Amino acid sequence: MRVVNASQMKQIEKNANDMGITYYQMMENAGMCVADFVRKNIKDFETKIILILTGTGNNGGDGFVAARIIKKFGGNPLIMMVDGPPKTIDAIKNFNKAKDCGIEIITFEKDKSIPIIWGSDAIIDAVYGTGFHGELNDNIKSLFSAISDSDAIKFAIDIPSGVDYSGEISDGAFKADFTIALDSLKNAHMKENTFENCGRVVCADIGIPEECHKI
Ligand SMILES: NC(=O)C1=CN([C@@H]2O[C@H](COP(=O)(O)OP(=O)(O)OC[C@H]3O[C@@H](n4cnc5c(N)ncnc54)[C@H](O)[C@@H]3O)[C@@H](O)[C@H]2O)[C@@H](O)CC1
Ligand SMILES: [K+]
Repeated sequence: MRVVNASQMKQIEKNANDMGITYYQMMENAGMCVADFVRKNIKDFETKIILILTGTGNNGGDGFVAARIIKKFGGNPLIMMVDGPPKTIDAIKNFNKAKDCGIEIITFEKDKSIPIIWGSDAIIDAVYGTGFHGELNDNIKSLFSAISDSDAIKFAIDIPSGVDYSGEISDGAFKADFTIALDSLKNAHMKENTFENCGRVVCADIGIPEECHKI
């Protein structure tokens, strides 16, 4: 199994982009892999409410794609933006596509949003990925704390939010049952102390050709 650090992953993605597999296409592939994994790991998928938590970066972009494809598969996605609207070009494009296909998109509001957590059968964490560093803010910590107490099955895209690339865990980090690592495992997935946050880690092929990994 391939394990990479932050700068190696950036280089791999750049190599793919230079070969014509655009960052936008990689995001589409990532969202597809997540939607497919979620569909296969939820019993009676079509009857379940799947809450997708999105952040402002490309991890959130993966979440917007996953929501759209979950809907295409016949599922019931609901998007909650927990850190404001998307800021990167590709995430904005996918936010618009999710909106255009009729998915409800709401904004996290402390206290008001907690009943939505209790009503969700599955939760996908697309708040922060490899771009996270530092500490989680108190609102997000309280959200993740409520999620930890819920019975929903929990998925994290790439890295659980609040765990940084190297495996440093900030207070209140997301605790997933499954983490869908994109393309390669990162150092964080290999650390014993992140097990409680990552749960079972699977690695998704997001269409990056083998030769792009020669760095
Ligand atoms: N670059 C690429 O080619 C691809 C990236 N992908 C996804 O993109 C992710 C990385 O995306 P980004 O680099 O946009 O980063 P993220 O989406 O992980 O997060 C970046 C955002 O989080 C904010 N942030 C970081 N630490 C914070 C803190 N402590 N408190 C509050 N806000 C904080 C940053 O200011 C920034 O707005 C990957 O994990 C993966 O999920 C995939 O779409 C596949 C392709
Ligand atoms: K995440």
